[in-house]
Amino acid sequence: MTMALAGEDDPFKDPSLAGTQTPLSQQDHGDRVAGTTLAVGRNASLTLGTDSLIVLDEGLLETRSANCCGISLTPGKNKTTRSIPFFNILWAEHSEDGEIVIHYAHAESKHAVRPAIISYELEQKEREYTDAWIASLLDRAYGPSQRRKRIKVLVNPFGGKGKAQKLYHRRIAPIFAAAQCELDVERTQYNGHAVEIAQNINTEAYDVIACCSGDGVPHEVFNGLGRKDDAARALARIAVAQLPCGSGNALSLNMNGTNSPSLAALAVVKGLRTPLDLVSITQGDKRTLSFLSQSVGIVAETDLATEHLRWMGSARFTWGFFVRLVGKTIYPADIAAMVEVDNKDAIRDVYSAESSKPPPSYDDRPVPGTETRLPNLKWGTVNDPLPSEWELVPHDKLGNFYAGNMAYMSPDANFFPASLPSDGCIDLIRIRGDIKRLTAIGTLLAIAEHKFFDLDHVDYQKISAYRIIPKNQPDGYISIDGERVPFEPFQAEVHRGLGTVLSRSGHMYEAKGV
Ligand SMILES: Nc1ncnc2c1ncn2[C@@H]1O[C@H](COP(=O)(O)OP(=O)(O)OP(=O)(O)O)[C@@H](O)[C@H]1O
Repeated sequence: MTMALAGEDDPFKDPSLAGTQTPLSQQDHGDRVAGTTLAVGRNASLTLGTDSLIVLDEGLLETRSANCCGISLTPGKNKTTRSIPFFNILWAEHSEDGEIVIHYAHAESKHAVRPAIISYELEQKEREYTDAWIASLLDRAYGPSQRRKRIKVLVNPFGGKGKAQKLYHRRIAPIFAAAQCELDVERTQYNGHAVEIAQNINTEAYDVIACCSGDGVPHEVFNGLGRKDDAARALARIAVAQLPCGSGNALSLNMNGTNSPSLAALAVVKGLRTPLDLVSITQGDKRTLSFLSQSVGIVAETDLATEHLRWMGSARFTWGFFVRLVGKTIYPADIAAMVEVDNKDAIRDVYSAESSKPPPSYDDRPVPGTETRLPNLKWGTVNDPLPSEWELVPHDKLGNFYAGNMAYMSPDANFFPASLPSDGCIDLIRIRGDIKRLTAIGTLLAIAEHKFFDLDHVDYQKISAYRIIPKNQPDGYISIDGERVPFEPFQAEVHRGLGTVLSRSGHMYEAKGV
């Protein structure tokens, strides 16, 4: 019943197809004719719509089956059609015994998907068109995203209060398998294990390292890749992804736009390679890489010194922040920075210029050679004299020093709405510690209401390097990507697009911008 469905009154007619019914196979696959619609069986068809696969099946009405050909329909609903967004299509194949089998991620709820299958027996005359039609479906389903990614999966068995293993097997692995990804799964055995795994990985053998963990394991993976003899190549070739299974899941929130393991798995399957700025931190004689944030003062202390409040769940951070804000705690330091964009209007312009670009269709960075280690430090280390271009400015009443490379720091905290994955900058927030209590409380509320960026007392700049020297405090907290480091001066330098992640857009974070 080829094309018999596109009648005037047909609810299933896709207006976007009007007048554009050029057989896809003629456009894309030589001279074999297969339209956007594939007839499957006597009373069913599959059509490539604007952004979804449209399934029309008269049989659905008759049977009202809860699981007819893999399609779940609510009994009693008079529907013979349904659409499956191309984004949810995981795979499609033409089996040897003449069936078309389509694997997709079925939305169980707003927060979870699970793999499901539609399969139909093909009529003899449709068989020859099917391969071209499947190729068109997969083109739409994947766009420029790589298919059948080769994924090294790292599972932190202690991540997310010990749930990561179960989440991987129940929610993540089935999606990867249905999408025909090549998987190599390993459990991390001890703290620092992911550094070693990444350091020893064969750069050419994997496309992705996906961490079923919080943000600690991705931090280790970036650092392990950074230690390789071909560090720059490995960081450019292997994308680091997170399947959110920890207590802090910022990487997934920013790149996948979700805290849900199964939705994140789908986002990774469909993710576009995206260059990510990485930040070299030098402290003492150590050089490490940071992908997420550095904080000195209130945020570091709230994050690291409130372990005893874990029972509070996510309220712990808000409470810890509130107590210090109201207490007008100050964290004095001297700071020198290479400022790239120094005011909020100009920052908005930078952000809009990037967000208005079309999504890139490929990763256009040159791939570094096999002997390319980490880039040299343009500004030296924290142990070198302060670069002559920099000026050390005393911040005697500093309350919050927070440098962010991504937007979301936690699900309800889009602290750095203007941040961009590869603008060569880290966004820096500074707030005085002696602001009025009422203003302080307003600041906290403003984060949730997306008004934080605009507050006058929130100093927000884009910088490419800095040095911070805490002073007048015997001890305190410094956090790099959520991990505590010694309370000593450190220096940071951004390397534009040194790392790689997978994102939905290819160039932006999944957070509301400015
Ligand atoms: N088998 C293991 N035993 C002990 N520590 C481990 C193991 N595997 C990984 N780790 C460590 O666990 C730390 C936390 O990892 P994760 O990335 O899951 O972040 P998190 O969100 O901070 O964790 P959590 O959910 O446990 O609070 C990392 O520093 C990592 O080195």
